[in-house]
Amino acid sequence: MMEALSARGLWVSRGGNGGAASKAVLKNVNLSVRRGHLHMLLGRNGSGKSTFMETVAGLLPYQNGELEIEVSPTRMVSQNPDHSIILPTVGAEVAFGLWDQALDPDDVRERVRRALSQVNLGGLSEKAIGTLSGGQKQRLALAGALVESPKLLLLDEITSFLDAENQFGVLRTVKALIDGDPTGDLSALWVTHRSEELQYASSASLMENGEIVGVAQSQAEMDSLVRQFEEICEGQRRLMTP
Ligand SMILES: Nc1ncnc2c1ncn2[C@@H]1O[C@H](COP(=O)(O)OP(=O)(O)OP(=O)(O)O)[C@@H](O)[C@H]1O
Repeated sequence: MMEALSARGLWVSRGGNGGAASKAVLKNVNLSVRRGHLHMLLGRNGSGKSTFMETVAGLLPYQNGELEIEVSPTRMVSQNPDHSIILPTVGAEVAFGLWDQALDPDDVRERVRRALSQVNLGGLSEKAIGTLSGGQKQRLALAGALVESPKLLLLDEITSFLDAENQFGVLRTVKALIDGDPTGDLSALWVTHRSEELQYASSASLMENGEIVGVAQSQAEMDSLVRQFEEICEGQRRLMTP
């Protein structure tokens, strides 16, 4: 199987506990992430990107269609690292992901060291989390996922709260992780509303109003997907302007 993740004809409703007030938020979504790809899911706020991510992560049920995740483990990193970080120091936070694996302490230390160096936080194991910058915290959250040797990373707008320098720093780190993975099997689904990030994507999908309205299978097709997105945003701005 070439795919890490494949959704076909996926329908997801939210709200109203499935009753009369629930509404279809994802409508017939087809989306595949190939192994070894950094696949970006681009869309405006409210288009349904997070709903798709939560469904893939198994946090939301789907009502129709098929969802196959062909690799494991899968690890998710969310927008705000402050929501997931719980321990006082960098090293302890990363090691937390391994607590249930009955590893010996040297092994844990080595894995934590490796995960931190993969995100350019090497040597900061003893640092207090309160002293980290926003960009460092998001890298730490990424290390917390990487320490578990995931095959699929689910990254939900992880650059939202970062300035441009850190935004591209984190993005380049993820790209380098995928390109440098010795098995060639590490993949990521990267959710974003920032079209400038697509220059780093291997492939991308455009979501609008809960539907996939465009796909780019390579960088060569990325410009026209970005233009399509900009036209959607422009159309929306015209609608909102009296
Ligand atoms: N808990 C919920 N209950 C009911 N409806 C919801 C819930 N969460 C989201 N929705 C609705 O689902 C739709 C898609 O939201 P979703 O958060 O998936 O979009 P998004 O593209 O990720 O947007 P954002 O970038 O703002 O997070 C929106 O219309 C939203 O109002």
